[in-house]
Amino acid sequence: MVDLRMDDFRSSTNRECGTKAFLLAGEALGLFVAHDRGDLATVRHFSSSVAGAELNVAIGLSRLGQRALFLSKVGDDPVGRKIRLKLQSNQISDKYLFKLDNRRTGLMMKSRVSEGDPEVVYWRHDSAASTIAPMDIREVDFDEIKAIHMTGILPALSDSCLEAAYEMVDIAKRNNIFLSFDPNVRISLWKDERMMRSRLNDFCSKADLVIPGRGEAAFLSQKDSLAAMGSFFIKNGARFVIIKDGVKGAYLTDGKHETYVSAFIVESVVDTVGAGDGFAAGVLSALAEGLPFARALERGCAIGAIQTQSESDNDGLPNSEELTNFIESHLQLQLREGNEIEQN
Ligand SMILES: Nc1ncnc2c1ncn2[C@@H]1O[C@H](COP(=O)(O)OP(=O)(O)OP(=O)(O)O)[C@@H](O)[C@H]1O
Ligand SMILES: O=C(O)C(=O)C[C@H](O)[C@H](O)CO
Repeated sequence: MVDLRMDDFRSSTNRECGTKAFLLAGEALGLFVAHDRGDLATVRHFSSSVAGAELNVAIGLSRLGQRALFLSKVGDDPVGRKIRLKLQSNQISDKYLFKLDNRRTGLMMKSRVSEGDPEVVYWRHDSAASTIAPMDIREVDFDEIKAIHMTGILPALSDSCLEAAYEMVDIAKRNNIFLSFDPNVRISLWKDERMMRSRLNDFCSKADLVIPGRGEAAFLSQKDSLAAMGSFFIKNGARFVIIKDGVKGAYLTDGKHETYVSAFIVESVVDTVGAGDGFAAGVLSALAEGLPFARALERGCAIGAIQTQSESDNDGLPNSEELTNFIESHLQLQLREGNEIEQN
């Protein structure tokens, strides 16, 4: 396995970078998860929590000991308060969580399914977070930022959010801040599919690290093998590409080397949503600790697998001890299975 390292992503052993933070900007939503399977229209009971790709990654990073800053806007309503409490209970500063009097916080509902991805429905048009604009990004003290993780959801929310996303990219480039990008394709949030593909590919081309899911990579590149998808993003300008391959694992390339890390085996999958965000938190925290890419992918796969066992989009995200326990117990499970196969 190729032992790639990201030399310029300064490790947390470097005193200055150790105290710096990851920045995540995007929309946090109230989440209602169905208790019962079936059509959302007929479900009577839901549990309420909060969701949002960038929030999920921020929580994942913070639980693993990284400093994370989350920038967003919420309404003056219970869901906005719930999001603020969520940040506080996860040791994430709320200094960039701006409260608006004239907008509501967005909401989403998620169905419960026996297999495959659940149905997700949003109430977020004209939400508080849809008014995020470049001037909000300029509120951030970028001297305290070591890396920015962006997703393709923020640029989809509104014209001002699109501009805010480009503002973050420009600031990252000007200040030599590491930028990772998960395209998080959400067709329902865009006006037009062709425009969505071209915008998302533009963001991918500007990132140091692109982290699409396999289906997303195929859609954006119009290629069908992992190698061809990877080289598409590298040729477009990304430096590293990690393609999340669901139940199988994840693939990495820098255009010269490639490697594949297998997924962990889990007995039951409750809900796949959020696995990709958990994966990103795992990879990014490992890189920030100065670990090689192979270890970073392993950590990403472990957290992705853990996340599939939780109905919430972020409640299952592990702290370091839970992560270590999972990796140890599940590696043993794989070894035991391997041994049994050898003995047969
Ligand atoms: N059923 C599963 N069993 C074990 N590990 C899984 C499973 N599903 C996902 N994972 C792990 O989580 C990682 C991310 O999952 P996936 O490939 O579904 O990402 P994604 O498409 O970005 O997901 P989403 O956008 O729904 O959060 C995978 O690379 C894998 O390591
Ligand atoms: O789908 C979205 O817009 C969200 O941000 C909600 C979920 O938490 C997210 O998709 C998980 O990746």
